[in-house]
Amino acid sequence: MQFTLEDITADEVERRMAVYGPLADTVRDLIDAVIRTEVDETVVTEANARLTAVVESLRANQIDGAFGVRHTAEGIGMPWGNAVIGLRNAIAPPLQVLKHPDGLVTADFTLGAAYEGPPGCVHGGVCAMLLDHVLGQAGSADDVPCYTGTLKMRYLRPTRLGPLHAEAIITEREGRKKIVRGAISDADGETVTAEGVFIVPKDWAGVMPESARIPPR
Ligand SMILES: CCCCCCCCCCCCCC(=O)SCCNC(=O)CCNC(=O)[C@H](O)C(C)(C)COP(=O)(O)OP(=O)(O)OC[C@H]1O[C@@H](n2cnc3c(N)ncnc32)[C@H](O)[C@@H]1OP(=O)(O)O
Repeated sequence: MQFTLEDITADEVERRMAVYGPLADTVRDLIDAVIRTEVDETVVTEANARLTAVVESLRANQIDGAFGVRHTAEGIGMPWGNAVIGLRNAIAPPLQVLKHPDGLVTADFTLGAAYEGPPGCVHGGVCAMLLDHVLGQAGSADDVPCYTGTLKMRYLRPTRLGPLHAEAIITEREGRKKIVRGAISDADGETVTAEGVFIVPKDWAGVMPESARIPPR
């Protein structure tokens, strides 16, 4: 498990974000449209044929395997395949995680039909995935990366699909372990809380080079 240096300028990062971000946004919109469409089935069949051609055009030149977590020499993170924040990943909402000076990390986001579990509500596994990430980024907010060791969730009440907020902060440290707590909230307050033990890998300096120690935006 290694972070990858991609030696490009900040301007080139911005340029690529402007190309791939809108593509993923359109695919995200497509996912929602596929779930909710009520058009005639012939239109559905035609749409599938057109989309199959689009997929084929994109597959004409591909990397092997997953995107990886790339960073520039200046420390700009490009975790663009990430399931929660990935710019190029249409499955990711994507969360824009903000890091505050006191170590708190926060994200405001909206979950639609693609994240449903119980009727009209967010799937419990999606809540766990988002909190795993937000707690993980809070755990790494001191620029010392850590992996989820144990994650405990408490589902207080159903989380309705719609606008939501998540936040997390390190509350305790013990050797390589960091205890991180956080929650997802809607307009009426917390719906899910989480507590995790996040562990700094023994060889973390080898896993993550100095130049990569700026968390992705
Ligand atoms: C380009 C820039 C990008 C930047 C991105 C940054 C943001 C990214 C954020 C994304 C975030 C997304 C998050 C993700 O998706 S992270 C992905 C999901 N997590 C994993 O895949 C982790 C897999 N597990 C491991 O790699 C190892 O087991 C780890 C590293 C966790 C520990 O293996 P290690 O060999 O190091 O452990 P040790 O035996 O020396 O024990 C050390 C201490 O830890 C205690 N312990 C051990 N295991 C557990 C456990 N499971 N629960 C609680 N405690 C545990 C143990 O008792 C001991 O404590 P003590 O006895 O000393 O008190």
